[in-house]
Amino acid sequence: CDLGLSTLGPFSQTGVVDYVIFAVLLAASMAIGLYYALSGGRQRTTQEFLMADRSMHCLPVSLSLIASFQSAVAIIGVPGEIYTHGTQYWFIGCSYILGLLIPAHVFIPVLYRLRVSSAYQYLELRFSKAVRICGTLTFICQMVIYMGVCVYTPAFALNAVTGFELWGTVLATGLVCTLYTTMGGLKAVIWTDVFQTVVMFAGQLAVIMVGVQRTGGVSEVWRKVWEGNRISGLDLNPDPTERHTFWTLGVGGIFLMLSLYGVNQAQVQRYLSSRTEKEAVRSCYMVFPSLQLALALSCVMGLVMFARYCGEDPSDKLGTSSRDAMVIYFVMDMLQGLPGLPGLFVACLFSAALSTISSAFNSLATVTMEDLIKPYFPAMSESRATLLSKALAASYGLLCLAMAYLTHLMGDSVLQVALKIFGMVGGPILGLFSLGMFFPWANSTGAVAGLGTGLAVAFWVGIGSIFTRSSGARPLPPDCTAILNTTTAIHTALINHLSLFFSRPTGLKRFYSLSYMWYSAFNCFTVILIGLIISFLTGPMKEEDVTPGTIYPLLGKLLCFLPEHLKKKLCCVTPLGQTVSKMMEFKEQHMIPCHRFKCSTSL
Ligand SMILES: O=C(O)CCCC[C@@H]1SC[C@@H]2NC(=O)N[C@@H]21
Ligand code: NA
Repeated sequence: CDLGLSTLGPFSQTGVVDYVIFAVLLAASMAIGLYYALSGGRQRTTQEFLMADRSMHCLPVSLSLIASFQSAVAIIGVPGEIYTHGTQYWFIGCSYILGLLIPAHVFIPVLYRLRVSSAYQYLELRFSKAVRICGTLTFICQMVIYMGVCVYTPAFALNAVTGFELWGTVLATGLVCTLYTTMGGLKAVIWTDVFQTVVMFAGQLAVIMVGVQRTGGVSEVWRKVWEGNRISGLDLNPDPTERHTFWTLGVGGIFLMLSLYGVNQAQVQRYLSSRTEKEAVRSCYMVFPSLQLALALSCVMGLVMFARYCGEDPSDKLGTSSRDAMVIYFVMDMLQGLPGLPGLFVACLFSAALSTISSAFNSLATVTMEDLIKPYFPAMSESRATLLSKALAASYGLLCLAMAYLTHLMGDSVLQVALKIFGMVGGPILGLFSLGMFFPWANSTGAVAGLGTGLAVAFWVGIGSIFTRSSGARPLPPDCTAILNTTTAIHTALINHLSLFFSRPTGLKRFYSLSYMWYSAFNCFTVILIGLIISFLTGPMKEEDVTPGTIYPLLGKLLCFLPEHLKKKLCCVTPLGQTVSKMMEFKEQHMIPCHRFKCSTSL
């Protein structure tokens, strides 16, 4: 386990070719943005700028779906997680099955048939304008904070290890991204996502191959990893305060995935930009293999890194105790002296960041336009609306740079910060949509009360957990050589267990120690529970008052084995299929303007 690494000067080991590769990435992204600014409808309408003319094929959409929530945070944070705690995190892959099937067969059909541009228009159709505004503002908060983390992560990590200029990088990334997003709209964002996802996979693959080869081959890596007990078994511990177990990752992770791939505007916009509903469902299915590959690459990278350093803590050489910076240290150590590869990895890091930030910019501009501006300026001309959308994308870009600085102050591992944001903010939004889609009795008062309570509780737990510094994040013993002898191993395990048992938090502290992987599920259920209670207290909605097409007949689907007449009596909710005719007559009765329901034959 040698750590005789020379401290890496600012890219001193790598030649001009690495800068060239990094510059090529930025230039290629700009070129795609420029191409879509000058081709097609030349981004003159919001339908094109924000919805890509609803003409996209499932392949680019699926790669863009992954790129949106696979950023430098995963590429840097996951290897650091595996290095410190073992491969338990890999079980999050089990959550991708239901985490993608439910969006494909529940959220996409409902949202696609309503032909909305913003996911939050659903909330107005189902509840009221007030609920829509609350949903939109919550989403904006979530994405602005998350964007800050995504811009900051690669720049900070590179600066920590290679002395790479920190704020210059943040500025370059933010500006390039703002430019091509503002010029080329969703089409440019989707196609740059495709290009950047390929670069992301290539960079990680290169590091793994060179790393394995330099650490003595696959068998040597496996031996060291096995002896360093980094291969975690199936941990079925039901304790919800245990940070990572099969339950927190495999089940808690489902709710995290639903909040991202089911109701997050960035993803919903991609589903809605597909040419048909079938294409949208297909793109959701196609996400599964690529997401598993992305997860596998980042986990294997962590294992190779462990085999190389055997759990040693080089933070003294690094000058920072952050595991995230260590990943860059490892990469630069592996790739130094191989011209072009450090540049490829830097390009991979920024590709991951750019593809996420551009998706965030574009979705933020969309919801601001569709939910906060258009309803109050219905007479605004297309050209002005598109111009305003571009101005919004640019202003969000600058706001995200400010958020990057805020991340500087957070201190936690970036992966934990990102996952906590999704749990604390994404969870309540998932609860709001679930309340609307699965519970016909829910009304607007209940929805607003539920969301408010959910967010309050989420921040209470989230902030509380920072102060209690829950004991969950206990790193594994670093020993890499063969375990001295079994008695020592058992003795160590026993001490760990007993100390945990005696120090087990009780009452409120236990509440604060809830694993952050349960935040999404916990907050989602809080919103639904409070939402239903308030709805029943203030007079539940009747079936006929609910806008057709906004309810997913959950009961009907679950009881699908029952004979039709029994089902009708039981759940008295019209199956999704018959909703169209009801939508038409509802439109007639309530004289809802035609554009709302796209009442043309296309339905
Ligand atoms: O990479 C990021 O920016 C955020 C960290 C990963 C977010 C979640 S984890 C489960 C799902 N799989 C992904 O690739 N991203 C999301
Ligand atoms: Na990304």
